[in-house]
Amino acid sequence: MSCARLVFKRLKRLGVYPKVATSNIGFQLMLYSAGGLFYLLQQIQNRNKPVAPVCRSQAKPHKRDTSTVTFMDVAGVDEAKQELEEILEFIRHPKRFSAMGARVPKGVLLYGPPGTGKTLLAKALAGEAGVPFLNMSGSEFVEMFVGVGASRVRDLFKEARMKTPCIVFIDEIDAVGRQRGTGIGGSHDEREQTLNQLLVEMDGFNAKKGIVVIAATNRPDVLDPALLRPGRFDRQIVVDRPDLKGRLDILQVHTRGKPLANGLDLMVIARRTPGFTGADLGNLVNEAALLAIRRGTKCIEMNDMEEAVDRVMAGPQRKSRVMSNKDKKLTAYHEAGHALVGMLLPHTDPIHKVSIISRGRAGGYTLTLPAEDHYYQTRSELFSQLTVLFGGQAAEALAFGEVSNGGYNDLVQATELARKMVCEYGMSEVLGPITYVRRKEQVFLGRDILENRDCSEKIAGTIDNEIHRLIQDACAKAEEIIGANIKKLNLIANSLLQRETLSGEELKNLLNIPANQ
Ligand SMILES: Nc1ncnc2c1ncn2[C@@H]1O[C@H](COP(=O)(O)OP(=O)(O)OP(=O)(O)O)[C@@H](O)[C@H]1O
Ligand SMILES: [Zn+2]
Repeated sequence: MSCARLVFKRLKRLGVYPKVATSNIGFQLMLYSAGGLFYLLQQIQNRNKPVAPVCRSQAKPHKRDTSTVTFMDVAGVDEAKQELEEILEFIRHPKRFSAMGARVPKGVLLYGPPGTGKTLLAKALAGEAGVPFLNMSGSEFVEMFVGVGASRVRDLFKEARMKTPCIVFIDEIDAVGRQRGTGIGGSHDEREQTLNQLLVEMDGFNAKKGIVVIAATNRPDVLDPALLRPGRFDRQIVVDRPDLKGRLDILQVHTRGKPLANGLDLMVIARRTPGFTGADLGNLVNEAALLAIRRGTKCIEMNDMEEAVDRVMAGPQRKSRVMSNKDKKLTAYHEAGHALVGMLLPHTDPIHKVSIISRGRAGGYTLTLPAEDHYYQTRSELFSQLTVLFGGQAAEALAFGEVSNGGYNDLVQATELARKMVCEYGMSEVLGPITYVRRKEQVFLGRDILENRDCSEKIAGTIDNEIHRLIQDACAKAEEIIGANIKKLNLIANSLLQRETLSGEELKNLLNIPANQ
């Protein structure tokens, strides 16, 4: 048997689709990295990529299928499932509803972060009901030429009317459904015409005939209020990141039918993955299966899962990346700085791992993991998080007398966090409990931040001062901790140079901190 076929057979046995996980740093957990230079290079590369010529076809077929997905394939979003079950009931027994004179929603809006299973839920509804699933993305409606989007909407609903009962799914509805009059997302007239056509279609059909329109978005805040009026998308369902039990359920769904080693405890993995979405967890299981294949074993072991968690969080290890001794030393001190500040400061999440092996875009990384899921963070916790972000540069400054550009990513994260604390969470004593949120549509256009707050110039100046002050305080705190603990910093950095990666436990042993602290 050829090598490729052998690998394929193994892939099939482990239920794997060969796809590399992309790193996702949008988790609740923090990833402190020395990856600034890498990041910059990648940005520049992306910018220089040639833009594909725009080609446009008048008639675009709708993607349609009869879904084989069922509610069994969706986990961790129980409330959303319950809400959709009522709609399923309606599709199955419309007469029961009309006998009661009950009005059933024509449109359902699913909203929540990317990858939480919105598309999957819509497909599962169609699968359960055994009705056709007509699927189109809002971005496909938005065209440069006036009238094209509107005619696509017409075609979609025409097809739906011919196929009743059916489910029409419009993904990324914000692409077409942004508030009118903002002139964002495609040409102004075109998008408004498309949106108007959608409103006309929604008003035009009779829900009793059995067309249910489901739309999904990550940005419900930008939608035109007309879309949310009764008789349109009047049922709104949040599809959020799963909690601990939800993550366990999703892991069970994705490991179904895959060979798992005896000692593999999915609960441990669920505990280690707060902030992961369903898509991240699916990715994680797939990565673990790929790692098992690479090791040549017959089943997925705990180690594969553990490594897969790190991969999904921070990208694959790049052991082959050659680092000069100077860079290695710099990375070791930088990461040791994050780790040390994280260990010694109160109100921080426990350090899970610190490493100078580059992963994804990061030169090295320090991972923290909350002991349990938390949804709210206090000012002290956020300030500690800010301080840990400056631990890297503070250590560089102390060890080498100056900082490098390796802390770029930390600074981006820190600036954004400080801005949120001041402008969104009301955590500045000078400004008080008030929000100065940027107007989203202008941020979308990438204009300068200062122009975009709904506030006077004087307040804008105070906002800047407050952000600056927070950052300086956090920076000073990080420097103070590092300065007072030089021996410990050297100890961690040297240990990293020797062993490359240290677990939270090993760090505690190194610093003689009891395990339960
Ligand atoms: N709740 C979940 N249960 C099981 N698998 C999930 C769940 N959420 C996501 N997944 C996995 O992730 C994949 C992608 O999810 P899906 O496309 O439904 O997310 P989405 O919320 O629609 O994201 P986007 O907003 O980016 O379109 C699914 O095909 C599935 O494999
Ligand atoms: Zn860093």
